[in-house]
Amino acid sequence: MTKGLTVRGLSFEYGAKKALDNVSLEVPAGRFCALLGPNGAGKSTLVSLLTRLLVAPKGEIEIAGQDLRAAPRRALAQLGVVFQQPTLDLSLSVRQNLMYFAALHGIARSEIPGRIDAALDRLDMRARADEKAAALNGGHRRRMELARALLHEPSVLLLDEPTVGLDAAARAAITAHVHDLADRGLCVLWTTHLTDEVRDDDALLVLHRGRIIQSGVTGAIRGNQTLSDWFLAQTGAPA
Ligand SMILES: Nc1ncnc2c1ncn2[C@@H]1O[C@H](COP(=O)(O)OP(=O)(O)OP(=O)(O)O)[C@@H](O)[C@H]1O
Repeated sequence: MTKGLTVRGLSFEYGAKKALDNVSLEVPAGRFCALLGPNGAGKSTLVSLLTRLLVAPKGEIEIAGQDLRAAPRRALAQLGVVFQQPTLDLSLSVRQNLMYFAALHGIARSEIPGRIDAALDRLDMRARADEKAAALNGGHRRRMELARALLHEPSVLLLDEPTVGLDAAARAAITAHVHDLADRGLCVLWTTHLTDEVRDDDALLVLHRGRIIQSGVTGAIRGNQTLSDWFLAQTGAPA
């Protein structure tokens, strides 16, 4: 059974507005896939469908081999998500935020401390475990959300423009962390409109006006152009 993410023939409309049109994609385990699209391309709609905040009338989604429509609990149990907007309780400590989430996922009480320490270690955040989330800077808050998304040991990690609002150093750190997670076997889908977050050996999908218009390995498909120039030529949008 695949540990990756598969989408087939996904379409979605808001009333008369077509937001996604027959989108198909495949991201295997151990791959970092950047979904690059300008504003309004349909990235957030796709994220909402993958997380079941919206349900598509047409198309299939499989998360680690589990069909999201037929077996939503099993499918969502394999998905870790970092949403675009922060979703932390700032009055709780880092550890308390993670404990609450672990309990929501039904992780056994005896396992929770070990899982939290392991997740924080992966993100170099263990030393901050007892600080209030409010005391962390934006980059560390994002790292904490990433640690939280990994607590239930998902096979697939979905991040929706996760660097919005971060400074350059924090953006680079979080981008590097997530690449490292993919190198260790996670399937990663990272949505962005920023070309400098994408590496040449990443898988790349370009979403434009609800359709996947390009896919391949970034370095190969951009050719001799910078990714930014290539993307602009594809979509007419500055990166
Ligand atoms: N609730 C809604 N009702 C009607 N149209 C919507 C709604 N949400 C999104 N749309 C439209 O659907 C299209 C895709 O929007 P979506 O938010 O998925 O794009 P996006 O790539 O996430 O953009 P951004 O980078 O600006 O967040 C856009 O044309 C948008 O205007």
